[in-house]
Amino acid sequence: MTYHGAEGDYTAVREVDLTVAPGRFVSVVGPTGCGKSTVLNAVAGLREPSAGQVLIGGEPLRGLNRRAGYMFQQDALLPWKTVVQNVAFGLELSGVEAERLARAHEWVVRVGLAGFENAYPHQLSGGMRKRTAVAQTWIGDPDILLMDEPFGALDVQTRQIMENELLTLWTDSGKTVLFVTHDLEEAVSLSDEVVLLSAGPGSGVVGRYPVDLPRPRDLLDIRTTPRFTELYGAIWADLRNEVMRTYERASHGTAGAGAVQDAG
Ligand SMILES: Nc1ncnc2c1ncn2[C@@H]1O[C@H](COP(=O)(O)OP(=O)(O)OP(=O)(O)O)[C@@H](O)[C@H]1O
Repeated sequence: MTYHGAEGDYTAVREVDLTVAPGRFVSVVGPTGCGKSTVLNAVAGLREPSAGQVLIGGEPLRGLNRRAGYMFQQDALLPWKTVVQNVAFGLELSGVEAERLARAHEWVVRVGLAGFENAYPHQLSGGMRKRTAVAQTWIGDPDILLMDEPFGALDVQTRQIMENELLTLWTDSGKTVLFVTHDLEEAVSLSDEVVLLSAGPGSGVVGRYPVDLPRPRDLLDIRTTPRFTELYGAIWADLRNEVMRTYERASHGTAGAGAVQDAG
């Protein structure tokens, strides 16, 4: 994926050969700026790859990925709409208004916001806004969930609660999740597999790590288990190398042709 800018072209990711089986929860980690969001945007159809292609269910993706729901770090709640109206907005704008609101109401209850249906986003805590955003994404029943640091802005406790609730929703849903995070702990605790991208530019997949922690998982406890520590340590050893390479390139200003060659 190459970006064209005033100061020249920049190839963010080059060798991303990644297949995700339906129903899997896969996290993508890597050093800052390596291209995690770029990959997610390509799968969402928000950006077309400069080379190669995205296949969804074996079919080449053209335009927006209609089978996917997208959740960003910054939620996209409309400030002038109430909780229930924001959730209903997650449904295609077709359909009878009363039916859309009834379904939205069910989702508001399901994400633990009963009683706040008529509140506006500015009246909600960060966690409550996130619950609204989760309902807004899930109400459309997408097969694929693309999540880009969805809980990054939350405090640690709220984040763990939201992660637990995400897993509860996802369990038995059959939905495929592609989850981008800076946080390796979050990646290991949630996922079936962690995918590591190399330092950019021209980054690619340098490691795939199956996570064999039993499910259902209680995320409030899982981080203290020996197997978690073992998996985390193994992935961190490789991630650390990529983080160091990113720092070295930044400090020596060598993020150029040599770096692309390395990634090849
Ligand atoms: N629209 C754009 N135009 C030019 N360069 C871009 C554009 N979007 C991203 N980039 C560059 O591409 C690289 C990858 O960006 P991307 O946001 O995908 O990385 P990331 O791994 O998600 O970053 P972070 O971990 O910091 O969130 C970065 O060097 C970024 O500066």
